[in-house]
Amino acid sequence: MVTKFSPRFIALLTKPAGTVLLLQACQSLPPLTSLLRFTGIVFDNSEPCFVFQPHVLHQQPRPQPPPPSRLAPVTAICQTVLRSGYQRHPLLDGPRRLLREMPITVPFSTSRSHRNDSSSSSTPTTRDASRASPYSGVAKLQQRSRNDSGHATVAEAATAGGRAMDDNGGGDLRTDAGYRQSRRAAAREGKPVMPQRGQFVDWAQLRVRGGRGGPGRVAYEPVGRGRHLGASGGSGGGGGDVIIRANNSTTSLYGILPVLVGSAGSAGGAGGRTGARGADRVLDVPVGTMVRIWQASAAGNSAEAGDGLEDVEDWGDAVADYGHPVHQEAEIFSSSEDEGESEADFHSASDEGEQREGDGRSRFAIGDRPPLPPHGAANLRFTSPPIVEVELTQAGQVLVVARGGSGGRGNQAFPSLAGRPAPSECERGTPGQEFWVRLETRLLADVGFVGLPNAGKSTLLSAITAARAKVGSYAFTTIRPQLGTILYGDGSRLITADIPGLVQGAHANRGRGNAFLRHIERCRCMAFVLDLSGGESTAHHAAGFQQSHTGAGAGGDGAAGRGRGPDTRQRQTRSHAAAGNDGDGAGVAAAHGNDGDDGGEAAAKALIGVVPLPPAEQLRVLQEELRMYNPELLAAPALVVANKLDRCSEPRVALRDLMAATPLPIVPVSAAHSVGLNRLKDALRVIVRPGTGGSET
Ligand SMILES: Nc1nc2c(ncn2[C@@H]2O[C@H](COP(=O)(O)OP(=O)(O)OP(=O)(O)O)[C@@H](O)[C@H]2O)c(=O)[nH]1
Ligand SMILES: [Mg+2]
Repeated sequence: MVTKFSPRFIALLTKPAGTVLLLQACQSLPPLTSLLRFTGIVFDNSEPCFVFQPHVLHQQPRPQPPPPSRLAPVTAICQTVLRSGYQRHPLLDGPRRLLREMPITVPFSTSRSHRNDSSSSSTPTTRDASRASPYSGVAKLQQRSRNDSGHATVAEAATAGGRAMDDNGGGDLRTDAGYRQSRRAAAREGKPVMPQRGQFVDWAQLRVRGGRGGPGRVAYEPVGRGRHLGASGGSGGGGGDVIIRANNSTTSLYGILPVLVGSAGSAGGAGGRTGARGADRVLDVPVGTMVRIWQASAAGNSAEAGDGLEDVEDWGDAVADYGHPVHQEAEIFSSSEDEGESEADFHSASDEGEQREGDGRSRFAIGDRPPLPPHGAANLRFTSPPIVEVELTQAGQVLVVARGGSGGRGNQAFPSLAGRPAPSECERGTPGQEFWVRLETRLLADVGFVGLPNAGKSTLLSAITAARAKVGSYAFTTIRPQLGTILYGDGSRLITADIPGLVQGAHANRGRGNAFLRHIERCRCMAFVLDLSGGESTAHHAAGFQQSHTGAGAGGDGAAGRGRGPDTRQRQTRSHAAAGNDGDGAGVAAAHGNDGDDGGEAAAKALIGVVPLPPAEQLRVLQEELRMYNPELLAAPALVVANKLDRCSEPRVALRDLMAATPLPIVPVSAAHSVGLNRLKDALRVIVRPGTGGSET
C-alpha cells in the first residue's frame, strides 16, 4: 500500500516518538478511515498521501475528559469564599484545572491514608520510609536525648515509665516503651514532642509551593523538503498545584508534612510536543478545617534557605526534624521578621537535567527544596492578617493553595524570520506560588463534655466509652480533646468528646480557652459536667485548713478522699496538683497552710477550678464563657451531668439547688463508681436524637 516516501515522511520517521504510517490514497481508504485517525496530509509531487498515527490501529479509545462534576467543588469553594465575605484572593480567580487524583506522595505511611500515584514510581522504599517518617524524627530525638543527656536521662525516663504517665494516645506505639521514654525525656528538656498516633491534632502549619513549570525545548526538524531546519521544540508542562481538600474520612491533622510541593512539569519535547503537567499534591483535611494563608515572606525564614542542591537523604532528615515544631502547642504569633528569600534561590534549584518524570518524590527532593524555618514553633510567626481565610465546610470542597508555575516556551514558540536560521531560544519554567498555610480543625462529635478542670470529664468518658482518657487529681490533666464512642444495645452509637477544662476567662483565651472552645462549636450537643460536691469541698477544705492550723491531724478528709478515690494513679507532679480536689484535704490544707491568709491565691485557685465552685456557680461560669465566645453555642441542646455524687454529703440539697438554678435536664452520676451511667447514656441519646428514647437498662 505504501508507495512513496515524501521528505516529510522521512522527517516524521526520525521522530523519537515512533513511526508513522504513510498510505497513499486508494480505494481502501474509506474503510480505513473508520479505523484510523486522520492526522494530516502531505503532498508529494501532487500525489496526496495520508499520514496516520499508528497506535490508532489498535483502536484505542480516545481519552475521555474527566467528568465535569470534578469542577463542582472548586466552584463551591469559590462560592463559599464569596458568600462568606472573605477577602477574594487571586488563588481563587480564573479557571481551575480539573482536580486530578494524584498522590500526595507522602513518603511514609500514617494513620491517614494517602493515595499513591498510579503512574508513580515513587513508592517509597523501606529505607526511604523510615528516613522520612515522622517517627524517624522521634527516633532522632530519642537519639539526641541520649547523646545530649547521656544514660542518666534515659534511665530517668525509664524510671518515669513506671508511673503511667502515658498520654491519651492509642495504637501500637503505646507499647513502644522507647518511644514513650523519648517523649518524656524530650518534654522534660522542653523540646517539642510529636503527637502520638491516635491523638487528635487540631492544628498544623506548613509551607506549600506549586511545582515549577517544565523547561521549553530547543529542537529542529527539516522543512521545505529538507532544505532547511525549522524550530520544533515544544513547551514545558505546568507545575502541579498544592490542593487542600475536605474529606469526611479524615479526622485529624495528624501526620501532615511541614512542606508540600507540587511536582514540577516535564520538559517540552521535539516535534512541538508539550511536556506533561506536574502532579498535584492533594492534602486531605477534616471537614470544618479553617485554612489561613500567608505570603511566604510573612514568617521567619531559615538560614538554610536556598542553599542549592541537597542530597535526598539530607532532605528526608530535614523534613523529619522540621516536623517537630509544626505540631507544637505554641499559640502565640507575635513578632515577625522578613524572610529575605530571593526568587533566584528557586530559579537555581530546578535544572532541566535533574527533572525526573513520574517521580513526584524525587522532584520534591532534589533541587527544588523550599527554605525550611529553623527548629522551634517560635520561628513560625505571623503578624499580618492572612491573605485568605477559608473554612472548608463540606466534604469534597477543595482549595488550590499554591498554583504550579507555567512551563517555559520551546523554540517553536519563538518567531522565526524567513531566510534566517530557526530560533534557538527557549525558556525555563516559572516557579510555583509559595505560601504559608495554617490549618485549624475542630472535633466533630455528637456530645461534648464541657466543664471546669477536674470536674470528672475524662473519668466520665472512660466510664461510658471504650476510650481510655488520662485522669488526674489536678487541673488541666487533659490538654487535647479526645473522642469516645458510646455503643447502645440496638447498635446505634454516639460520638462523645472530652474537651479540656475551661476556666473563667476562657473566651479571652485564658488557659488556652480559645483552642478548647472552638471544639465545642462542632459538638451537636453539650453535656455540662459539674462537680456536685464542689461547694462542699470548699467547706471541707476550710475544715482541713483549720485542722492543719490547730494541729488536729492535717488532711483527715484527704486521707478519706484518697481512700475513696478511684484514681489509683494520682500523682502530684504539677505545682497545682498539691491542691487537687480529690484526695484533697491534705493537699489543700498544705496549700492553705503555706499562705493561709492569701485571699488572692485562693481566688486564683477557684478561678482555675482547683477549689471547685458550687455546682450552680460552675454552670453559670461555663455558660457565661460559651456566651462570650459565641452566643449561638448556648442554643445547642444540652443537659447537666451532676458528677461525683458519691462525694456529696447532701446530694438532695445540692441537686435541688441546681434545679432551681437551671431549666436544663440534670442527670446525677458518679463516674468513678459507675452510678447512673445508663441513665446518662439514655439521656444523651435523647438530646442528640430526639425521638429515639428508650431505656438501655
Ligand atoms: N469521688 C469521685 N471522684 C471522681 C469522680 N469522677 C472523677 N473523679 C475524680 O476527679 C478527679 C478529676 O478527674 P478527671 O476526669 O481527670 O477530671 P477532668 O474534668 O477530666 O479534668 P481536666 O482534664 O483537668 O479538665 C480525678 O481524681 C478523678 O478520680 C466521681 O464520680 N467520684
Ligand atoms: Mg480530663
